[in-house]
Amino acid sequence: MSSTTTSTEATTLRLTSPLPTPKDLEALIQTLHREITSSDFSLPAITRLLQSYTPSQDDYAPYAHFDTSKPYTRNLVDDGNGHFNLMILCWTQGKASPIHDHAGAHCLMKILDGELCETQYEWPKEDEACGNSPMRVKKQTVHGANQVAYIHDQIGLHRISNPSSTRPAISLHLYTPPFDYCKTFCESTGQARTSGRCVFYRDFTKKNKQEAQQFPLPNPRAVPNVDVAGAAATAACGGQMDMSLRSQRPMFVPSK
Ligand SMILES: N[C@@H](CS(=O)O)C(=O)O
Ligand SMILES: [Fe+2]
Repeated sequence: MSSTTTSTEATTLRLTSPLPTPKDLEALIQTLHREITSSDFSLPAITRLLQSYTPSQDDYAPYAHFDTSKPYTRNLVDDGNGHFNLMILCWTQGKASPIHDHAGAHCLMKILDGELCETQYEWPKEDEACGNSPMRVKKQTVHGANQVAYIHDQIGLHRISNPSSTRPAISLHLYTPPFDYCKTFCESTGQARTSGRCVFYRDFTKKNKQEAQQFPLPNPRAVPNVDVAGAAATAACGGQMDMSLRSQRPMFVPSK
């Protein structure tokens, strides 16, 4: 009998074999590196992998950098060698992201702490592109600790909000392929615009220790790679865009 495994068999094996339960965030990252090396990866297996990860505060605290002046703070945990971005997002009480797409990427979100409400919307129809029809809600789900949610542009658009007025929330996001820009939408008119460059803070203590030692920083846990002041630019149609500025100058310019 031939021992050759065809690529179809290999894919099937990957679809059916559960990945080992990660003992910590580092183990999760290692498995993601092994499993996501192209667009040909097993979404069910990766979803189960994220579900099986039991977060501990020790694991994610180094990345849980909050800028409470913003609706939410994006922190890069790992850049997946260019194949994915793993991020920890910290959600200010009562705040929300704008309605947005995901630039064709798969997006998995696991709640690490608190709860997050996801409102999914339908894409505006082509004849609504001029932007005069309110956006249609498809569904609304409150995700509790440890739950994993998935969205892709083929499913629709979404907005995430922290429904609590007192408690921050923290989530782990996996995007593959990584993306720098997405579209945001005005809820009342459906009008779309391109976001500024999606930015994030980087954790220098874990990933770039030497660099952090060379450049001591006021906050040893995380530093923004830009001045994010411009990130609070208020979107033209309500909500604030918090995905902006990876370059040295503000790039988020509301369309009107
Ligand atoms: N996709 C958003 C977070 S969320 O609102 O889903 C981001 O990457 O900033
Ligand atoms: Fe999103």
